[in-house]
Amino acid sequence: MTQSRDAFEARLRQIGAERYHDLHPFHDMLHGGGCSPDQLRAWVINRYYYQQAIPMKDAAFMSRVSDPDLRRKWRSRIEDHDGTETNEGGIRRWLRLAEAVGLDSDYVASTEGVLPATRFAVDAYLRFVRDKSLLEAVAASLTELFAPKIHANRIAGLLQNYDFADDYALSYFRNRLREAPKDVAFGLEWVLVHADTAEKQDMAAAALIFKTDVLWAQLDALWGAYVAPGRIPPGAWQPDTGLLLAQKAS
Ligand SMILES: O=C(O)c1cc(C(=O)O)c2c(n1)C(=O)C(=O)c1cc(C(=O)O)[nH]c1-2
Repeated sequence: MTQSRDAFEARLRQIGAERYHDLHPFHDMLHGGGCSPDQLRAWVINRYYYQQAIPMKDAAFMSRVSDPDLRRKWRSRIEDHDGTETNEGGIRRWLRLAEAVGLDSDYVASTEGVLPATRFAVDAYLRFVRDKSLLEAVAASLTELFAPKIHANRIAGLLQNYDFADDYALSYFRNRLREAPKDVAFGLEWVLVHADTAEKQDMAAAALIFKTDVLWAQLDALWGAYVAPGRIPPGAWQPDTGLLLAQKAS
């Protein structure tokens, strides 16, 4: 049976409450000050792979949209990450964070050393958006409903617990707090309107679950390689590599 708008929205929010990656133990460790400098670096390197894929994902989405109004609404997402004449954009801000934790930003941008499972998970998100229905693609982006809370916790936790953290290094997250609400308000409304049968509601919910898995799998990979048991896969980043020159000398 088709759920009412409110019941369907509550179902989507429940998926976040049960499965969003804010529940992953890596985030407790990161925000609580428990990460070593190398664990911070591993997170920044791997998470960059997600960041750089987001605008490609959004471009893949837009390439399939025939409605100019929907494309106009969507395209600011690409600008938020890639930047404009007046806004340096999220990818550059992420590289600022990389330098603040002692990494060479060219190394991070090369995406060498990204964990295989991170690559597989992120690439799967790109393929999902390329191949599935527009409804599933928009629904998958709705994990961002749950992101402002984790970004606010991250800003507070990093500022409190790590010497490297300051407003400059963390500007990525502050900007997302400003940018994400307009995206999710639009995306949520679009999904609530377009998921107008029980079957489409099920497809949208499954897409959101898929996306929570994409995020969770990345943190599991990070944990296995750099926390416990600490088994770094062949070819993945090794501590003491990819560092800023100043960092190497000190
Ligand atoms: O730090 C986070 O936990 C987090 C999560 C997510 C997310 O839920 O997918 C995004 C972001 N950050 C983010 O910064 C971002 O730009 C973003 C775009 C998207 C998307 O699927 O279109 N998710 C996310």
